[in-house]
Amino acid sequence: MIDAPDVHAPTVVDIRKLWTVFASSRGEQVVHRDLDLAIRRGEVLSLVGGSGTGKTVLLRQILGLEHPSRGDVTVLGQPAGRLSAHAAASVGMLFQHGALFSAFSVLDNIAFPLRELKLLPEALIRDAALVKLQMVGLGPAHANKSPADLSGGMIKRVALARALIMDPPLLLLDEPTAGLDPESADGFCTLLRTLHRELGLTVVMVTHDLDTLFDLSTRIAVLADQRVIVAGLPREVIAHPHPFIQQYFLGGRGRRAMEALHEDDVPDSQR
Ligand SMILES: Nc1ncnc2c1ncn2[C@@H]1O[C@H](COP(=O)(O)OP(=O)(O)OP(=O)(O)O)[C@@H](O)[C@H]1O
Repeated sequence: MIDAPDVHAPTVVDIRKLWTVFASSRGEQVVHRDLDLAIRRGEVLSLVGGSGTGKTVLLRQILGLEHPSRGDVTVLGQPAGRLSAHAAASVGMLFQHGALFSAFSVLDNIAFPLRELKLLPEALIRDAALVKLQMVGLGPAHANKSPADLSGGMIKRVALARALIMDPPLLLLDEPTAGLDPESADGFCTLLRTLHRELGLTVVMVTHDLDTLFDLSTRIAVLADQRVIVAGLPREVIAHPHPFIQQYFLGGRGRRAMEALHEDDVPDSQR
Protein backbone atom coordinates (compact mmCIF):
# COMPACT_ATOMS: atom_id res chain seq x y z
CA MET A 1 0.00 0.00 0.00
CA ILE A 2 1.07 3.60 -0.59
CA ASP A 3 1.57 5.80 2.47
CA ALA A 4 -1.24 8.29 3.05
CA PRO A 5 -0.30 11.90 2.19
CA ASP A 6 -0.20 14.82 4.57
CA VAL A 7 -3.73 15.58 5.83
CA HIS A 8 -2.98 19.28 5.37
CA ALA A 9 -2.07 18.93 1.67
CA PRO A 10 -4.08 21.28 -0.55
CA THR A 11 -7.29 20.10 -2.18
CA VAL A 12 -6.83 19.20 -5.85
CA VAL A 13 -10.38 18.07 -6.65
CA ASP A 14 -13.33 19.53 -4.80
CA ILE A 15 -16.80 18.18 -5.54
CA ARG A 16 -19.68 19.90 -3.81
CA LYS A 17 -23.41 19.21 -3.77
CA LEU A 18 -23.17 17.42 -7.10
CA TRP A 19 -26.30 16.18 -8.85
CA THR A 20 -26.24 14.11 -12.02
CA VAL A 21 -29.62 13.46 -13.59
CA PHE A 22 -30.13 11.69 -16.93
CA ALA A 23 -33.37 11.50 -18.88
CA SER A 24 -34.33 7.86 -19.33
CA SER A 25 -37.26 6.01 -20.86
CA ARG A 26 -38.68 5.64 -17.34
CA GLY A 27 -38.40 9.33 -16.54
CA GLU A 28 -35.43 10.89 -14.77
CA GLN A 29 -32.54 8.80 -13.49
CA VAL A 30 -30.75 10.41 -10.56
CA VAL A 31 -27.19 9.03 -10.54
CA HIS A 32 -25.64 11.43 -7.98
CA ARG A 33 -27.60 13.34 -5.34
CA ASP A 34 -25.87 15.98 -3.24
CA LEU A 35 -22.54 14.19 -3.58
CA ASP A 36 -19.54 15.73 -1.79
CA LEU A 37 -15.92 14.62 -2.15
CA ALA A 38 -12.58 16.38 -1.68
CA ILE A 39 -9.29 14.88 -2.89
CA ARG A 40 -5.96 16.17 -1.58
CA ARG A 41 -2.63 16.45 -3.33
CA GLY A 42 -0.69 13.20 -3.27
CA GLU A 43 -3.65 10.94 -2.63
CA VAL A 44 -4.50 7.82 -4.58
CA LEU A 45 -8.23 7.89 -4.08
CA SER A 46 -10.22 4.92 -5.37
CA LEU A 47 -13.88 5.12 -6.24
CA VAL A 48 -15.75 1.93 -5.47
CA GLY A 49 -19.42 1.17 -5.99
CA GLY A 50 -21.90 -1.17 -7.61
CA SER A 51 -22.54 -1.16 -11.34
CA GLY A 52 -24.21 2.03 -12.51
CA THR A 53 -23.46 4.08 -9.38
CA GLY A 54 -21.80 6.74 -11.53
CA LYS A 55 -18.07 6.17 -11.01
CA THR A 56 -17.12 6.65 -14.66
CA VAL A 57 -19.47 9.62 -14.99
CA LEU A 58 -17.74 11.21 -12.00
CA LEU A 59 -14.30 10.72 -13.60
CA ARG A 60 -15.60 12.31 -16.82
CA GLN A 61 -16.98 15.24 -14.81
CA ILE A 62 -13.58 15.75 -13.13
CA LEU A 63 -12.00 15.70 -16.60
CA GLY A 64 -14.58 18.24 -17.78
CA LEU A 65 -15.99 15.97 -20.49
CA GLU A 66 -19.42 15.98 -18.81
CA HIS A 67 -21.15 18.60 -16.73
CA PRO A 68 -23.15 17.93 -13.59
CA SER A 69 -26.83 18.82 -13.55
CA ARG A 70 -26.20 20.83 -10.37
CA GLY A 71 -23.33 21.50 -7.99
CA ASP A 72 -19.63 22.23 -8.51
CA VAL A 73 -16.58 20.27 -9.57
CA THR A 74 -13.41 22.28 -9.00
CA VAL A 75 -10.03 20.98 -10.23
CA LEU A 76 -6.84 22.77 -9.21
CA GLY A 77 -8.94 25.77 -8.21
CA GLN A 78 -10.82 26.03 -11.52
CA PRO A 79 -14.27 24.80 -12.55
CA ALA A 80 -13.63 21.41 -14.21
CA GLY A 81 -15.39 22.29 -17.46
CA ARG A 82 -13.28 25.40 -17.86
CA LEU A 83 -9.81 23.93 -17.72
CA SER A 84 -9.51 25.26 -21.29
CA ALA A 85 -7.83 23.77 -24.32
CA HIS A 86 -4.82 23.01 -22.14
CA ALA A 87 -6.82 20.64 -19.93
CA ALA A 88 -4.42 17.78 -20.73
CA ALA A 89 -1.69 19.76 -19.00
CA SER A 90 -3.71 19.61 -15.78
CA VAL A 91 -5.44 16.23 -15.92
CA GLY A 92 -4.27 12.99 -17.52
CA MET A 93 -6.81 10.25 -18.15
CA LEU A 94 -6.23 6.56 -18.71
CA PHE A 95 -9.40 5.26 -20.32
CA GLN A 96 -10.62 1.77 -19.56
CA HIS A 97 -9.50 0.07 -22.77
CA GLY A 98 -6.45 2.21 -23.43
CA ALA A 99 -8.22 3.88 -26.36
CA LEU A 100 -5.17 4.11 -28.62
CA PHE A 101 -5.55 5.22 -32.24
CA SER A 102 -5.05 2.01 -34.21
CA ALA A 103 -3.73 3.78 -37.31
CA PHE A 104 -1.00 5.61 -35.35
CA SER A 105 2.32 4.23 -34.18
CA VAL A 106 3.07 3.93 -30.46
CA LEU A 107 5.12 7.13 -30.52
CA ASP A 108 2.48 9.09 -32.45
CA ASN A 109 -0.18 7.96 -29.98
CA ILE A 110 1.90 9.24 -27.07
CA ALA A 111 2.75 12.49 -28.86
CA PHE A 112 -0.83 13.18 -29.93
CA PRO A 113 -1.95 15.63 -27.18
CA LEU A 114 1.29 17.61 -27.49
CA ARG A 115 1.08 17.73 -31.28
CA GLU A 116 -2.53 18.95 -31.09
CA LEU A 117 -1.33 22.00 -29.14
CA LYS A 118 0.76 23.08 -32.15
CA LEU A 119 3.20 24.90 -29.89
CA LEU A 120 6.39 22.83 -30.06
CA PRO A 121 8.71 21.82 -32.91
CA GLU A 122 8.41 18.22 -34.11
CA ALA A 123 11.84 17.14 -32.83
CA LEU A 124 10.97 18.24 -29.30
CA ILE A 125 7.60 16.48 -29.43
CA ARG A 126 9.26 13.22 -30.48
CA ASP A 127 11.87 13.52 -27.73
CA ALA A 128 9.18 14.17 -25.12
CA ALA A 129 7.21 11.13 -26.32
CA LEU A 130 10.35 8.95 -26.20
CA VAL A 131 11.02 10.05 -22.62
CA LYS A 132 7.48 9.06 -21.64
CA LEU A 133 7.84 5.71 -23.42
CA GLN A 134 10.93 5.03 -21.32
CA MET A 135 9.14 6.22 -18.19
CA VAL A 136 6.46 3.53 -18.56
CA GLY A 137 9.09 0.83 -18.94
CA LEU A 138 9.06 0.41 -22.73
CA GLY A 139 12.25 0.93 -24.72
CA PRO A 140 12.59 2.95 -27.95
CA ALA A 141 12.33 -0.31 -29.92
CA HIS A 142 8.56 -0.09 -29.36
CA ALA A 143 8.23 3.44 -30.74
CA ASN A 144 7.31 2.53 -34.32
CA LYS A 145 5.11 -0.44 -33.51
CA SER A 146 1.41 -0.43 -34.21
CA PRO A 147 -1.03 -0.85 -31.27
CA ALA A 148 -2.14 -4.12 -32.89
CA ASP A 149 1.33 -5.56 -32.20
CA LEU A 150 1.19 -4.86 -28.45
CA SER A 151 0.05 -7.02 -25.53
CA GLY A 152 -2.74 -5.77 -23.27
CA GLY A 153 -0.21 -4.70 -20.64
CA MET A 154 1.82 -2.77 -23.21
CA ILE A 155 -1.30 -0.98 -24.51
CA LYS A 156 -2.03 0.20 -20.97
CA ARG A 157 1.54 1.44 -20.63
CA VAL A 158 1.40 3.36 -23.90
CA ALA A 159 -1.98 4.85 -22.92
CA LEU A 160 -0.44 5.85 -19.59
CA ALA A 161 2.52 7.48 -21.35
CA ARG A 162 0.06 9.48 -23.46
CA ALA A 163 -1.91 10.51 -20.35
CA LEU A 164 1.35 11.79 -18.83
CA ILE A 165 2.78 13.51 -21.94
CA MET A 166 2.07 17.00 -20.57
CA ASP A 167 3.15 16.22 -17.01
CA PRO A 168 -0.30 16.70 -15.46
CA PRO A 169 -0.36 16.83 -11.64
CA LEU A 170 -3.68 14.91 -11.61
CA LEU A 171 -4.14 11.46 -13.15
CA LEU A 172 -7.49 9.71 -13.60
CA LEU A 173 -7.52 5.94 -14.06
CA ASP A 174 -10.59 4.02 -15.21
CA GLU A 175 -10.12 0.32 -14.45
CA PRO A 176 -6.33 0.41 -14.97
CA THR A 177 -5.81 -3.34 -14.58
CA ALA A 178 -9.04 -4.63 -16.16
CA GLY A 179 -8.38 -7.34 -18.73
CA LEU A 180 -4.77 -7.91 -17.67
CA ASP A 181 -3.46 -11.25 -16.47
CA PRO A 182 -2.35 -11.26 -12.80
CA GLU A 183 1.34 -10.85 -13.62
CA SER A 184 0.76 -7.88 -15.98
CA ALA A 185 -1.66 -6.34 -13.46
CA ASP A 186 0.99 -6.60 -10.72
CA GLY A 187 3.58 -5.05 -13.02
CA PHE A 188 1.24 -2.21 -13.91
CA CYS A 189 0.47 -1.53 -10.23
CA THR A 190 4.20 -1.41 -9.49
CA LEU A 191 4.66 1.09 -12.32
CA LEU A 192 1.78 3.25 -11.06
CA ARG A 193 3.19 3.17 -7.52
CA THR A 194 6.62 4.27 -8.77
CA LEU A 195 5.24 7.07 -10.96
CA HIS A 196 2.96 8.28 -8.19
CA ARG A 197 5.95 8.60 -5.89
CA GLU A 198 8.45 10.00 -8.37
CA LEU A 199 6.12 12.48 -10.07
CA GLY A 200 4.22 13.50 -6.92
CA LEU A 201 0.92 12.71 -8.66
CA THR A 202 -2.59 12.92 -7.30
CA VAL A 203 -4.55 9.93 -8.60
CA VAL A 204 -8.27 9.23 -8.80
CA MET A 205 -8.99 5.65 -9.80
CA VAL A 206 -12.02 3.49 -10.52
CA THR A 207 -11.34 -0.19 -10.03
CA HIS A 208 -13.28 -3.39 -9.43
CA ASP A 209 -10.08 -5.28 -8.77
CA LEU A 210 -9.54 -5.67 -5.05
CA ASP A 211 -5.82 -6.45 -5.39
CA THR A 212 -5.30 -3.19 -7.30
CA LEU A 213 -7.52 -1.36 -4.83
CA PHE A 214 -5.59 -2.43 -1.75
CA ASP A 215 -2.24 -2.25 -3.49
CA LEU A 216 -2.54 1.40 -4.51
CA SER A 217 -5.22 3.29 -2.60
CA THR A 218 -4.38 5.75 0.14
CA ARG A 219 -8.10 6.35 0.54
CA ILE A 220 -11.26 4.68 -0.72
CA ALA A 221 -14.55 6.46 -1.44
CA VAL A 222 -17.63 4.26 -1.70
CA LEU A 223 -20.53 5.33 -3.92
CA ALA A 224 -23.93 4.00 -2.90
CA ASP A 225 -27.38 5.51 -2.46
CA GLN A 226 -26.37 8.16 -5.06
CA ARG A 227 -23.63 9.69 -2.90
CA VAL A 228 -20.32 8.97 -1.19
CA ILE A 229 -21.38 6.98 1.87
CA VAL A 230 -17.85 6.79 3.29
CA ALA A 231 -14.40 8.01 2.28
CA GLY A 232 -11.46 6.95 4.39
CA LEU A 233 -8.48 4.71 4.89
CA PRO A 234 -9.02 1.16 3.61
CA ARG A 235 -9.28 -0.18 7.16
CA GLU A 236 -11.90 2.44 8.04
CA VAL A 237 -13.94 1.74 4.93
CA ILE A 238 -14.09 -2.03 5.33
CA ALA A 239 -15.35 -1.57 8.91
CA HIS A 240 -18.34 0.48 7.69
CA PRO A 241 -21.66 -1.29 8.29
CA HIS A 242 -23.39 -0.40 4.99
CA PRO A 243 -24.66 -3.65 3.39
CA PHE A 244 -22.92 -2.94 0.06
CA ILE A 245 -19.56 -2.60 1.80
CA GLN A 246 -20.03 -5.71 3.88
CA GLN A 247 -20.95 -7.75 0.84
CA TYR A 248 -18.26 -6.21 -1.39
CA PHE A 249 -15.30 -6.51 0.94
CA LEU A 250 -16.26 -9.40 3.16
CA GLY A 251 -17.50 -11.83 0.51
CA GLY A 252 -15.06 -14.60 -0.50
CA ARG A 253 -13.00 -12.58 -2.97
CA GLY A 254 -12.92 -9.61 -0.61
CA ARG A 255 -11.52 -11.69 2.23
CA ARG A 256 -8.79 -13.06 -0.04
CA ALA A 257 -7.73 -9.59 -1.09
CA MET A 258 -7.82 -8.34 2.47
CA GLU A 259 -5.39 -11.04 3.53
CA ALA A 260 -2.92 -9.01 1.48
CA LEU A 261 -3.50 -6.06 3.77
CA HIS A 262 -0.97 -5.70 6.51
CA GLU A 263 -2.14 -7.24 9.79
CA ASP A 264 -2.09 -3.79 11.44
CA ASP A 265 -4.40 -2.42 8.78
CA VAL A 266 -7.26 -4.77 9.58
CA PRO A 267 -9.44 -3.51 12.42
CA ASP A 268 -10.05 -5.81 15.38
CA SER A 269 -13.74 -6.11 14.47
CA GLN A 270 -12.80 -7.74 11.13
CA ARG A 271 -10.27 -10.27 12.43
N1 LIG B 1 -24.62 10.10 -21.29
C1 LIG B 1 -25.50 9.37 -20.58
N2 LIG B 1 -26.83 9.44 -20.84
C2 LIG B 1 -27.71 8.73 -20.13
N3 LIG B 1 -27.37 7.91 -19.12
C3 LIG B 1 -26.06 7.78 -18.82
C4 LIG B 1 -25.06 8.51 -19.55
N4 LIG B 1 -23.84 8.21 -19.02
C5 LIG B 1 -24.07 7.33 -18.02
N5 LIG B 1 -25.40 7.06 -17.92
C6 LIG B 1 -26.00 6.19 -16.91
O1 LIG B 1 -25.55 6.62 -15.65
C7 LIG B 1 -25.34 5.49 -14.79
C8 LIG B 1 -23.94 5.53 -14.24
O2 LIG B 1 -23.02 5.19 -15.28
P1 LIG B 1 -21.48 4.91 -15.02
O3 LIG B 1 -20.92 4.41 -16.29
O4 LIG B 1 -20.84 6.10 -14.42
O5 LIG B 1 -21.53 3.78 -13.93
P2 LIG B 1 -20.33 3.03 -13.22
O6 LIG B 1 -20.48 3.22 -11.76
O7 LIG B 1 -19.04 3.44 -13.82
O8 LIG B 1 -20.69 1.52 -13.59
P3 LIG B 1 -19.77 0.25 -13.94
O9 LIG B 1 -19.10 -0.14 -12.66
O10 LIG B 1 -20.77 -0.78 -14.36
O11 LIG B 1 -18.83 0.65 -15.04
C9 LIG B 1 -25.67 4.25 -15.63
O12 LIG B 1 -26.98 3.85 -15.33
C10 LIG B 1 -25.56 4.75 -17.05
O13 LIG B 1 -26.40 4.03 -17.89
